Amino acid sequence: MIHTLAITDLSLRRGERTLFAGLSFSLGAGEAVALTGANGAGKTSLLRAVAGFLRPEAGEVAFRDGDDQPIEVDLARAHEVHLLGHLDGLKGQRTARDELMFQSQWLGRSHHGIDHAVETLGLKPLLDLEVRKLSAGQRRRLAMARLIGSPRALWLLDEPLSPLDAKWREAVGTMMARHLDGGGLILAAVHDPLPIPTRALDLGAGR
Ligand SMILES: Nc1ncnc2c1ncn2[C@@H]1O[C@H](COP(=O)(O)OP(=O)(O)OP(=O)(O)O)[C@@H](O)[C@H]1O
Repeated sequence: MIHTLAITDLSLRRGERTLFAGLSFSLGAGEAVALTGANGAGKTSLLRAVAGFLRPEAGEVAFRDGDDQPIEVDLARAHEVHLLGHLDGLKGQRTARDELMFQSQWLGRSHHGIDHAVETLGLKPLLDLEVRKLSAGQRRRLAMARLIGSPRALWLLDEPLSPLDAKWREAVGTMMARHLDGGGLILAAVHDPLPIPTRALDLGAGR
């Protein structure tokens, strides 16, 4: 299981622009880092680079286990990392129930895991609705089902709370705290503080 995420001397470039260079930090089991910075500073890009969807211009993303041994990067990304983007990645024509079934097949999730996610995220009244008919907050809760239904150590979250109301912000805060208590790691791009203890990492001004 991933115990440490270590970023060393990372530089990311989009088009003609270097978003940041020489970025180093590490995140350990039970810790959350709140990634802040202006619009365009590179928060989403950093999450995508950690997940392996964006190739850095320089530097390294590495994962280590509890014995401080390296975990093969592709294996770690395939089995131990969840990236939850702000676009959610849900299919509009599916019902919420079909979306959960699809997630479960794709991620190898148990029925117990689905039931737990449905309960925790209050999805029961939404199950027969098509995803395109869900509100932004309801969609986000559905997208989050994979986090608890299919446990993975590292959660990469892009503005996870932004569409949620106060009740669900609190519930998701509790979900995050439980994940950290169980030795999980969270790297979250945010504009507002998270309702859990975090270390801050600021990417600065953007443009
Ligand atoms: N596919 C792309 N091709 C070229 N440039 C891109 C692409 N995606 C993003 N960018 C640029 O990279 C920069 C960083 O974008 P990114 O989405 O990482 O910022 P962010 O910090 O997450 O911003 P926000 O707070 O607005 O979500 C922006 O200037 C953006 O225009």
